[in-house]
Amino acid sequence: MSKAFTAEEVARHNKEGNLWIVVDSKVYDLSKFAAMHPGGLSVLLDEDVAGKDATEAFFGLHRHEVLLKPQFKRLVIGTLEGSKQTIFPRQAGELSKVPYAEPTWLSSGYHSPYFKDHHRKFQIAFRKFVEDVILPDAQAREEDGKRPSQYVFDEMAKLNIIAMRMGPGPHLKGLELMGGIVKPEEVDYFHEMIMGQEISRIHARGYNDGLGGGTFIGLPPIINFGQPALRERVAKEVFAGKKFCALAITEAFAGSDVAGLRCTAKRVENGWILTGTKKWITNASFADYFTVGARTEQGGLVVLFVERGEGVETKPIKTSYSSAAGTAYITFDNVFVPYEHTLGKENKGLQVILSNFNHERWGMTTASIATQRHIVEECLKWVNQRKVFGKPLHNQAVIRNKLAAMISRVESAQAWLENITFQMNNMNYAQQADLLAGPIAFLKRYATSTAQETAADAVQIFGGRGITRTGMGRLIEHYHRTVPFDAILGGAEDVLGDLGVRQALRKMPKDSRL
Ligand code: HEM
Repeated sequence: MSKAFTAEEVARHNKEGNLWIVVDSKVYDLSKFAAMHPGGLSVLLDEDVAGKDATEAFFGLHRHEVLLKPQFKRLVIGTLEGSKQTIFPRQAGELSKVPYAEPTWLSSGYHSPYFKDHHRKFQIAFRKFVEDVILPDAQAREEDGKRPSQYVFDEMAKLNIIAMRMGPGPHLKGLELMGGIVKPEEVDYFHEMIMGQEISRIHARGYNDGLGGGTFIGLPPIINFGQPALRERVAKEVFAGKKFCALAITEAFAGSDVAGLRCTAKRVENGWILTGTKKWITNASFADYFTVGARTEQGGLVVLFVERGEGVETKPIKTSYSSAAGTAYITFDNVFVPYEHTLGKENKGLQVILSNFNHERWGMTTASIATQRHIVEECLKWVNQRKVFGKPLHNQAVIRNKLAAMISRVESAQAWLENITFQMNNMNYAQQADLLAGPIAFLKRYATSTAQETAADAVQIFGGRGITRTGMGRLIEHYHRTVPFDAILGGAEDVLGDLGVRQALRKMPKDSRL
């Protein structure tokens, strides 16, 4: 591998069956591989490629990751004498040096009032964990549609990451977090924001939801409204990565209209009989526990903790993202639920359901903004390396204009997110519910609508590659296909906008006049 070849020596290997090329100072022997090359043999036999330094041609057509695959690394037989490697991939855990690829608090030379040393240490350790442990499984499962592998949950549980993903709170007391990098009493919503933003770098939207999306929204009502014995048991099992939750509110009959639920809970001796259906329930395919909203005979709502068992059936739903998310249709057929599994009070279920929404929407928004930023990075890299009419793509003013809009959108969304997260850290639960429901609804609506604009712009910038599942534009294709999930789950954009404005109108001072 360390053998150095002169350019003349390389040039002699320029035919079918005897074919060398140079990419970024490394000499590749493609003699055998050429016939299997996905881009065909003829392109490799081109006189500007065969026996030549083909670095520019290579990076115009392939992602760097191609060279890092073991089967292609093996093709390297030495280096080109007098040349040096100039392209170094970002190592797992490292920050990107591409402008705007990181939020300002992670960008060299910039400052932030919000983040402390333990946030920074945590971010470094967490990104490395995501890229070493989660990313490889995410890419594989997003493709084959299987649920996230158990070993990933086991590794997360060892560092108490599953517990940390529920945010700050008494559930963290006494736990060693991320190998001791952060103390339970230090954990705040910025740590949770960091987790949401770092995990979204896996670019596997279905898998991301599979990796505890159901627990993130299904467990809080159990912890906050369940009886002590129930909540302790369930939290322990879930934090250990052994059991999984799903929040079962939405129905085919009622989406954002929670008051329209038709699933019924009938009081019987010692409990309830639950009957009805639920649709689009994340993680339901493999969940052990369901947090279910149902209508009582009095017409109110009740939330019940239901274990998978007799009368509970789940049927996968094929959505436009991966079935790694475990999205399913659920039928409850005369399921007996013990009375002590009631979460909160009878007929006060709406409060339990609504109590979850702000945190859920904020969590989704953190991830959505980070993925949007990653797309900006992809576009900046692409316009820089892609040549059209002999010049880099960024030579076109129309492309620079699209990038300006993309960068402005993601920067404004992140700044707003950090402000809201800071407010959450300084408000108790009741204050958050009172003062942040509107802003969080607006932020989510803004983040997901700008995400869709950025997805559309990115496809235009990448052209055909932006609608192709493999190769240079694979992240763009994935983003463009899955971006509507953020805009629908947790409340559709129009509903959220309406909610925010209504809240503002309720708070209008009676004496306000122009
Ligand atoms: C180390 C050398 C090379 C390796 C290991 C390699 C490998 C690959 C792989 C894995 C793909 C599939 C693309 C993907 O889905 O990512 C591909 C596609 C392709 N390759 Fe290469 N390649 C090499 C060099 C080259 C060179 C020097 C050219 C020169 C022009 C070339 C031209 C192409 C083309 C035209 C495609 C199809 C691209 C597309 O579908 O957009 N390859 N190559």
